[in-house]
Amino acid sequence: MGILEKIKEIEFEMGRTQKNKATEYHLGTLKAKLAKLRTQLQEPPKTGGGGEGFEVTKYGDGRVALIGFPSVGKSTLLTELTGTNSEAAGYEFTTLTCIPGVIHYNDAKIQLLDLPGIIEGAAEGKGRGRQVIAVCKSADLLLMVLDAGKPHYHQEILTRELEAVGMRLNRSPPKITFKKKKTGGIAVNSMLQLTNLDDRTITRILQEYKIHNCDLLFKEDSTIDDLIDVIEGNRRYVKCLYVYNKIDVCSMEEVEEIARRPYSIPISCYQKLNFDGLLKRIWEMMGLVRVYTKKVGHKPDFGDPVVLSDDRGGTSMQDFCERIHQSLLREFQYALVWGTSSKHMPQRCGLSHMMEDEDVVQVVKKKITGGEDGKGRFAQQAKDYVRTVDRVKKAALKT
Ligand SMILES: Nc1nc2c(ncn2[C@@H]2O[C@H](COP(=O)(O)OP(=O)(O)OP(=O)(O)O)[C@@H](O)[C@H]2O)c(=O)[nH]1
Ligand SMILES: [K+]
Ligand SMILES: [Mg+2]
Repeated sequence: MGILEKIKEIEFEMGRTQKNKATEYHLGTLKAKLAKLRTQLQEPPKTGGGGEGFEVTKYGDGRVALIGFPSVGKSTLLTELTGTNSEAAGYEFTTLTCIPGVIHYNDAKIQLLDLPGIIEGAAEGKGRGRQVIAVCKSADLLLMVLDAGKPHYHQEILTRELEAVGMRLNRSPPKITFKKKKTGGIAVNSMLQLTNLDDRTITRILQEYKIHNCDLLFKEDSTIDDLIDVIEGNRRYVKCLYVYNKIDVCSMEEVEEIARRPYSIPISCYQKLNFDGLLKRIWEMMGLVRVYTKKVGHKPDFGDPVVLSDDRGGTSMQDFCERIHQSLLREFQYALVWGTSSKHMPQRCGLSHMMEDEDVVQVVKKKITGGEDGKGRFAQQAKDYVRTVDRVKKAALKT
């Protein structure tokens, strides 16, 4: 039996299993089996060849991907927001590959990716599902484009497809600590009463994964699905904004109703409605942190910020220094910070200081003299020199 048939069989079995305390452990086993099969399905085919991925180099301060059913207006939106032309037309599957563009907003550059339409069954490899999903997993934010004139359940279908390939939209990882061990058996602890999981179910799920030694600590009232997500360990927690396009075909009441839904925004590419609102929401959800640098005795450089984010290496002072140059980290003594992250104007901060959007930073470097500790500038230069000579020698030996 193929993987797909096995999945169908388990889904059927789950469908006819009544949900109650007595069947919980059985449901746990079925869900674990299903999760394992779905993970198997995601593995690249062993035989060579197999559909090629969309290779697009990362660019700018963050990556946003457009995902949606065919002909909802993804390409039209890319063209509107980035000025890069992506062909749009009234027939489905106009776009066949990944088309990158760049949004310039708040002095930051955000890469926007147009993608082929996705269909139900994409998770099982239908259409170009596999490639589209791979790109989505590489994004810092998803824009799920929906046709405002079509039924609301389209959002649910698409969300289910993404869930099936291990993506979790607008959720944070379950608060469960899970450590596999070599010996010692299974130790289960919880910081509160679990109302969705009993010992028998937990044991059955661990058995299904052939885990006989581990520490498990529940820090919240977790579910079967939470436990499986933590064991699988390959889930991607991604932010998603639901963009309802074509509101030019909707009534005012419908538009208001969409605007009230969580993480949802109504727009119209035809009438260029609410692009400002969309860009603002994209910005908020990406959580980008612009840091402006300032040299002693000069005004801050407000033209070209260093843009940090949690998705790209973090937002601490150390992350900021590393982004400028590794050597800055070596020379760093302290930094003066002006902005919402500082208590005083300026505040003297160390490497662990967390930066906030629009902070201004002036790094004060150590005064480096010869130094017997071998950390001085000259000692460093000497080391760098030796390293270069070594590299040249090695290269010469190879040729
Ligand atoms: N009424 C209306 N139609 C729109 C709007 N935006 C796009 N369209 C139309 O919707 C159709 C599909 O647009 P595309 O941009 O090709 O859609 P897509 O999602 O990229 O489609 P595929 O690449 O085939 O998946 C085209 O006929 C567009 O002109 C809008 O705001 N309102
Ligand atoms: K189209
Ligand atoms: Mg398109």
